[in-house]
Amino acid sequence: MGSNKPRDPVAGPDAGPEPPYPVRLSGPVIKGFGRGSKDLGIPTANIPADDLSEKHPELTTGVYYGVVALDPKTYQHDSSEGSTSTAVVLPAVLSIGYNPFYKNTVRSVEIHIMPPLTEPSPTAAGQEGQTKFNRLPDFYKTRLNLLILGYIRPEFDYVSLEALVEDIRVDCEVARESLLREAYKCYLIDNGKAPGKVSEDRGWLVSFE
Ligand SMILES: Cc1cc2nc3c(=O)[nH]c(=O)nc-3n(C[C@H](O)[C@H](O)[C@H](O)COP(=O)(O)O)c2cc1C
Ligand SMILES: Nc1ncnc2c1ncn2[C@@H]1O[C@H](COP(=O)(O)OP(=O)(O)O)[C@@H](O)[C@H]1O
Ligand SMILES: [Mg+2]
Repeated sequence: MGSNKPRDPVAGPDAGPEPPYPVRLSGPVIKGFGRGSKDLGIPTANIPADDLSEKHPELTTGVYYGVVALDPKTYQHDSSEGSTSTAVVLPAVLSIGYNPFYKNTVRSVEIHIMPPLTEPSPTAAGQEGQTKFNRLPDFYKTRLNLLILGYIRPEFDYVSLEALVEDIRVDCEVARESLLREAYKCYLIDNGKAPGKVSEDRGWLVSFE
């Protein structure tokens, strides 16, 4: 069951991602079980998990935070102009595992994309019962690149759907606060001053051939 302990406001070292992070994942957005939006009110973009154990044995089941980019050839963000524009990088929180609350038999990778950190958080505390999670126009089949920057917690089973939703709400806040730190913000906002390795990872993130 989900633990009752108070949650830490951030996850991972302040100095920036430590090995094995950042971990690069990529794939087309596929259909899941259709529960994210319908049951939870939390859409999650699912990408294939078939070769995960082979390619990324370091990724244990659990909840992580990171940054994502969607292929601008097939996904047009509000602020992008024309199909040749660079991909927009957005904060994300994700789960890798069997969703113990639903007892899935196959592992899934499910990514919830959050609004830019410059916008107010829709999942901030004090709005329980009326939290509205971020929702974009559907982008099934679009290629998604993801840099996992840190680990938040293991997956749990829950006594109720409400308890699961509340923990995911807190995950969004933990991811947000974690990414607001300088050593992580540079993956989201290109200020031209990021260390070489960060620019390299960011370059990979926004490249779609
Ligand atoms: C940040 C985050 C944390 C999650 N944590 C859990 C968890 O601890 N236990 C669980 O059973 N499912 C967890 N989930 C998965 C949800 O149950 C899942 O997104 C939902 O079943 C939707 O699945 P679908 O994409 O197949 O429709 C989490 C999802 C996200 C985005
Ligand atoms: N903020 C968001 N994060 C992730 N996916 C989103 C978001 N907003 C809309 N979507 C869309 O919703 C879909 C996921 O909804 P979901 O109910 O989890 O369905 P499925 O079970 O097919 O994954 C994504 O594939 C994407 O097209
Ligand atoms: Mg989903």
